[in-house]
Amino acid sequence: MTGPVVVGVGSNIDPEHHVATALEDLRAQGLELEVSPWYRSPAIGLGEGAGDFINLAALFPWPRPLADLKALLRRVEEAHGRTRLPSGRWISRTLDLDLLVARNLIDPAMRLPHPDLGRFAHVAVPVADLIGSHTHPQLGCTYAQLAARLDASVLKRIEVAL
Ligand SMILES: Nc1ncnc2c1ncn2[C@@H]1O[C@H](COP(=O)(O)OP(=O)(O)OP(=O)(O)O)[C@@H](O)[C@H]1O
Ligand SMILES: Nc1nc2c(c(=O)[nH]1)N=C(CO)CN2
Repeated sequence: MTGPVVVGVGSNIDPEHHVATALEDLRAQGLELEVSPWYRSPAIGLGEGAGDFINLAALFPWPRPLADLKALLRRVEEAHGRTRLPSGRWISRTLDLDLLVARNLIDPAMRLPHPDLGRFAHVAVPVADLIGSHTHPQLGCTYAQLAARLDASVLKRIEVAL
């Protein structure tokens, strides 16, 4: 599949470091990233004591199969020491890289467009910053309209000196 993709980036363990270096890692692969603003928000669903997340989204052209991109994202997560529990239980993470949108593709098995776009402002808002005027291929609304339905009051935009 050729075309633009959007990847969500999140971290709640040393998040400034992991998010900044994850973007460097992706750029080092030759990817020309357009990056949304960065947002800080309390961790959802990880219990008391979990650190705040930083979330953002990155848009870039991907000319190869999506399976190759998924594998690349997984490798970068692992290089950042991302751990997963065998139970699949949600835990704090050094780095989460999620493929959220791939052009107009609808593929439920690949979770495209990603269902979290309709659930969480920390996912939908940075995507809307990048492709807000594009139409969600399943829902028929724009990504900006989708983000506007969610409570974004918990998101604090943070200034980054790059
Ligand atoms: N705290 C949470 N509350 C609600 N849903 C959650 C929470 N944490 C994770 N999920 C859901 O579970 C999915 C997978 O969780 P997680 O990100 O921990 O796994 P993963 O190994 O990174 O999987 P993938 O990379 O395929 O998304 C998330 O995309 C989200 O839809
Ligand atoms: N604020 C915020 N909370 C979360 C996030 C995230 O990216 N941001 N990711 C999770 C697991 O995917 C669980 N909770």
